[in-house]
Amino acid sequence: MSNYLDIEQQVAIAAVRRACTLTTAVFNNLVKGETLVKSDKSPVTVADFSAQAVINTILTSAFPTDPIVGEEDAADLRENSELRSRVVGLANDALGRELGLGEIAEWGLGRIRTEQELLDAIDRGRYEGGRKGRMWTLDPIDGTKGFLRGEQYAVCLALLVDARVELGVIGCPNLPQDVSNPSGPRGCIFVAVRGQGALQYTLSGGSPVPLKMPKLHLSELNLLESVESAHAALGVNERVAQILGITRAPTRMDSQAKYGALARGDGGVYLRLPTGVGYREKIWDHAPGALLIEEAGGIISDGHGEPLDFGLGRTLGENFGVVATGKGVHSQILKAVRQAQEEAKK
Ligand SMILES: Nc1ncnc2c1ncn2[C@@H]1O[C@H](COP(=O)(O)O)[C@@H](OP(=O)(O)O)[C@H]1O
Ligand SMILES: [Mg+2]
Ligand SMILES: [Mg+2]
Ligand SMILES: [Mg+2]
Repeated sequence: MSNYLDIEQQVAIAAVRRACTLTTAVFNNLVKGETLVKSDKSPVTVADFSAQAVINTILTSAFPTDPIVGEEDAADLRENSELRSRVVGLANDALGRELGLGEIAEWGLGRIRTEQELLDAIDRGRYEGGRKGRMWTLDPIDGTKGFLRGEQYAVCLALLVDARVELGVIGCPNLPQDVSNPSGPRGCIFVAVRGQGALQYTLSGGSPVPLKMPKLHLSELNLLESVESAHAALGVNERVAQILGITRAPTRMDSQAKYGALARGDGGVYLRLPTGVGYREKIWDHAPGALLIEEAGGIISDGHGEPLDFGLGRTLGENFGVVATGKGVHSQILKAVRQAQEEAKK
C-alpha cells in the first residue's frame, strides 16, 4: 500500500521545483515593464504569472478535477500582448524541459502549449474555495516584494480536503539551507503531510531532513515578522516582545519562508497582527505554512487563539492575524498580544 498522498506529494514537489527554477531565471533577467501594479496596489511580475501557469498546468494534468485557488488571474495578460508572449515563453520553457527527479511523462511535461491554453491554466486558479472536497491553494510567488528586492520569497502550494490542509509544499530559492551558514548554499523546499511530519529538502535534490521545532523558553525566542510594515503591525510586535521580555532582535523576512524558518528552529514565533485597514488574509498565504508548523510540532492560531479557517472562501474572513509558535509558549504569547492590543486601543 502506498503512503497517504504519495502521488500528490510527488506532483506538488515537482511542480514547485520547476516553478522555482523559473522564478530564479526570471529574477536574473527581469527587465523594466515586466512588473505590473494590481488594483490593490501590490506588484505582480511575469514570474508570478508564469509560475502559476506552470503549476496549474501540471496539477490539472495530474488531477483534472481538482479545483485551484490561485492568487493570480490572466485578465491583465489578455490585454497586454507583449507581457502575454513573455509569460507564454517562460511557462513553455519551464514545462518543456526534460523530465527531472520523480517526474512522470503522463503529467504532459515536454509539450509546448498555446497562448490560450496557458492563459486558461492561469485562470484555473479562480476557484472560490469552500468547505467541501479537495482543493489546492497556490501562491506562485509569495513575497513578490522580497522577490523584487532579491531577498526572500516562496512558491507555495497546499492541498486541502474538506477545508483541512493535508499537504503543504513551500519552495524558497533564496533561503540558506543552514541558518548558521548564511553565505552557504541556498534553496530549500519544505514539505508537510498531515500525520507524517515535516521535511526540508534542498532545491537541488538529495535526502530530506526531518524538522522538529525545538522547545524554547520565552527568553530565547525571537520574532519572525514581515519586512513590509503595511503587512503586519510591527509596532505591536515590538510591544509584545517587550511584554514577554524578549531581548533578541526580530528576524524580518518576506513570505512563507518565515514558516520554514520557524519549523526548523531559526526563530521562535511567527507574529502577524492586523494593521487595522480591514485587510483579509488570503488562504494561499498561510495554508502550507500552517501544516508545516503543526507537523513540526508547533501550534498556529489567530491572535485571539482561534484556529485559522480555510473553508470560508479565498480569504480567512474576519480572522485576527496569525500567531505560530511552540506549544509550550503559545498561551503566554496570546496573553501578551491581548495586553499589547488593549494598550494600543487606549
Ligand atoms: N495589508 C496587508 N496585511 C496583511 N497582508 C498583506 C497586506 N497586503 C498584502 N498582504 C499579503 O502579504 C503577503 C506577503 O507577506 P509577507 O509580508 O509575510 O511577506 C503578500 O503576498 P504576495 O507577495 O504573494 O502578494 C500579500 O498577500
Ligand atoms: Mg501578490
Ligand atoms: Mg502571498
Ligand atoms: Mg503572491
